[in-house]
Amino acid sequence: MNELTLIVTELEQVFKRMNTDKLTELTTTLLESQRIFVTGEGRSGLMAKAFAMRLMHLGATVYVVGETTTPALTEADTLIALSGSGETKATLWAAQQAELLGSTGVAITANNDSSLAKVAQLVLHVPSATKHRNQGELESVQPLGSLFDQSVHLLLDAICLIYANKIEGAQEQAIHNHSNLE
Ligand SMILES: O=C([C@H](O)CO)[C@H](O)[C@H](O)COP(=O)(O)O
Repeated sequence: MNELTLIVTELEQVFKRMNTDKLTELTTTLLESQRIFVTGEGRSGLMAKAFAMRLMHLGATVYVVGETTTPALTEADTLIALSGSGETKATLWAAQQAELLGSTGVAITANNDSSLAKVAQLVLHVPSATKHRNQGELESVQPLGSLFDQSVHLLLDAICLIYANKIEGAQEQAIHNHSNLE
């Protein structure tokens, strides 16, 4: 098997083990939310930013935690926290703040028993390998949390597709909102 086939096979193993109803549930939460905030550290943060950009194209009001123009979180908002381990301090702290503020907290994590999963109202469990290679995690030939990052990226794209299918003229909207300064 070549490397590309290995990666695709690993991704299939993750998706086979997932509860895909959660994707629709999460999309409904996003559509009902006034504003969407995303957070995550390192590679998880990069996946969060990619998701934020796609949602912006689809017309959502979306912010990345920690960016200069990100306003205060309120109870009308949803915070999506991405963390393979579910224990990264900055991500967990933001999720705890969301709980205190009465916002809707969503965790996307490989660890259903993590502190992040416990604090969130909605958990999207991604049963992949993480950088820690904890007991019970799927095996992966890829280093660190690559399998988690890839899985999350595709899952979030599936959510964008469900989201797009629920709004009128999604493609036109996305073209309209796409940067014209590049
Ligand atoms: O950047 C990351 C990677 O493992 C290093 O290559 C992680 O995304 C970052 O460390 C955050 O970890 P998690 O919160 O457990 O996703």
